[in-house]
Amino acid sequence: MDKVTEELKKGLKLLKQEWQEDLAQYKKKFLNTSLADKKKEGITWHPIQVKKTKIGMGERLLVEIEKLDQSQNSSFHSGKSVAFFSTQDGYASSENRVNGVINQVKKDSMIVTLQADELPDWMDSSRLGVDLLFDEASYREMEFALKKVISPENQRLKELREILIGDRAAAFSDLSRRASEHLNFSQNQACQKIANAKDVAIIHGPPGTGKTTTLIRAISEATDKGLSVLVCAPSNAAVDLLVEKLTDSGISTLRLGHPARVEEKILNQTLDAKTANHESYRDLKKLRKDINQYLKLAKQYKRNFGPEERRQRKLLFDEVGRIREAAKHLEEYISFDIFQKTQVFASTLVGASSHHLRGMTFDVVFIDEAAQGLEAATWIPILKAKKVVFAGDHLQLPPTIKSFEAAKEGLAITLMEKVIQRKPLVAELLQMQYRMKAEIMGFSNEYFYGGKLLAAENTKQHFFEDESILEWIDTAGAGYTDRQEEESLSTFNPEEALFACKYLNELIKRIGISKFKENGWTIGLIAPYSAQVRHLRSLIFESFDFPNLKAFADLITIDTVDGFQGQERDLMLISLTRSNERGEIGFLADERRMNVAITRAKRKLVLIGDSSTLAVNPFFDSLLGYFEEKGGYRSVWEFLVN
Ligand SMILES: Nc1ncnc2c1ncn2[C@@H]1O[C@H](COP(=O)(O)OP(=O)(O)OP(=O)(O)O)[C@@H](O)[C@H]1O
Repeated sequence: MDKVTEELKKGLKLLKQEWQEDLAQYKKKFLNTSLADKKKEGITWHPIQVKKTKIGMGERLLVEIEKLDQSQNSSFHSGKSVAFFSTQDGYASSENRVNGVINQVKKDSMIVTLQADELPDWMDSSRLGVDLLFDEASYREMEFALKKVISPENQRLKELREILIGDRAAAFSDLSRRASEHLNFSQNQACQKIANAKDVAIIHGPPGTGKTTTLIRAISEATDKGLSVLVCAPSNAAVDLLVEKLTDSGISTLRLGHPARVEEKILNQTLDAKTANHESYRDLKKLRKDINQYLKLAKQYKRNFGPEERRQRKLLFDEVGRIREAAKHLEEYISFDIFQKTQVFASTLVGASSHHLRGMTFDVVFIDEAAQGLEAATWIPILKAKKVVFAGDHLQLPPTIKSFEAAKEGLAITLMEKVIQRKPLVAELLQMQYRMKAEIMGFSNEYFYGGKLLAAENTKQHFFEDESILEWIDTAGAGYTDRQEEESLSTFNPEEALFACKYLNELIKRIGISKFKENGWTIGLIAPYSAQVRHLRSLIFESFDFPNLKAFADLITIDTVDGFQGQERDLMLISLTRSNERGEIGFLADERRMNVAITRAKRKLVLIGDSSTLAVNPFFDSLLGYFEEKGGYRSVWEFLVN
């Protein structure tokens, strides 16, 4: 077996391991679990009641349901698949289940697109509930794609797999392109590389370097040349962001995917919406109406059944069949027409397996946030590619993996990371950074990016008057101790959380509450652990101890590092949480996660953490050294004494 096939087969094995682990974790939560426990886990809402139903885009049935027990937890998110059930006597069988996809979740209600034409009768029952489902289909598509790459049937795929992960060199032409005045030097270099690449190119975009701006420009240059383009990203949110920017740039984009998974703002770019706006849609609607009318007539013959009625009924059914055929052709024509007018197709990585794209190939497939997609998922759009362009940063968060073993064996290494390491010349690093004041960027620049980044001119204005840019407030010796939340096993540190809130409260007062409001300056509070996030949220939003902060609720975001990827805030505080005598720092040791955390701030970055626990780790030791060198080191004792 050749080396590439061997590597791909190992990838397939790891994917199956991950699939099993994911399913096992799901089953552990679900099967043999009482309704009460499922409610506690937040994977079932019960009881619920149907508040409203309506017909949405693409004539799909939407139901809005309400949670009656409002104290319940919730792990429901938009885009997830769910199943409704009833616990009422006589309805509790498995036949009485209907699936759907969540459009929107609010605190006590959600809107679901139902996979049914009408609301089943049993959904009127009083003891209705809704379960979260396991997403098996994505794994199947990933498995299918990997198998295709292992035994490629088409010549181009055979070549691409050897170029991307094998020994074959990537080819480039040497035509020169006119530089865009809207792009900086390295952004133009990246677009030049993409234009010249015959097989693959990579935009390596560190935080705040205009990766999206460059990508949109490269896509627009490709469509100007008349090339067919598919744009993908691992998550629905990332695809939606791109579609929004492409549409703003005047590029006609078709967003493929279930409308329930698409943001409200870009629903107009979906096939359903474009079909509904098509000039022939009225005819299609008329045909559908006729079908319903004939069906209704045919059903009237149910009771009295003589030969004449039978003949009449058959005629009606024949007519329905004929109209259905006509409607199908018209629908196909509408889709064909929409596809003809589309310059760019957009979907998630897994969504690229959509039947709408069956048999299609694309001159260029662009994959954004490629450093966050599992390798198997990334191959799905590449099956349709003549050339592939990755954009992302493999030095920020990798994809989330459930199986510890599979991650250790290499499942977390993305295809983009493999290519950038094996074929460094296909990548172009964006070097000009527009977000952070130079001091904030400094550590990450040296540690992760070989000192190649530059802070753009605009960042010179990124500061708060009379405030230092960097602060590490060392909690060593203060007796703060991290502990584990019993239910979630996540870590929190209540004393540190309390200190962080007090400190932030004072800081905002010092800079000037009115200035924050006037300038719309934003504030972020990061904690690496969800338990610490919950703790901080409850201190700020639910207690009355910090009225200044509470009054700022719409300017303050409190979240984990993962929740902040891709975002920025003017002022950023990080509660590092870990403080123990064992020097245990858990997943804080993941440097790429920390890279994301320390590169979100524009004007000021404050770290709150225990040096005696953290600096045992070489990364934190260097980071602390950097803060000291910049005059940003302070001890918590300075604040406790006052
Ligand atoms: N050539 C440029 N000249 C001036 N400003 C630019 C340039 N390129 C990007 N920017 C600005 O930098 C900011 C970040 O740009 P963009 O959203 O494209 O970055 P990104 O790299 O995708 O961000 P992220 O860190 O989220 O990945 C935006 O405010 C954008 O206007």
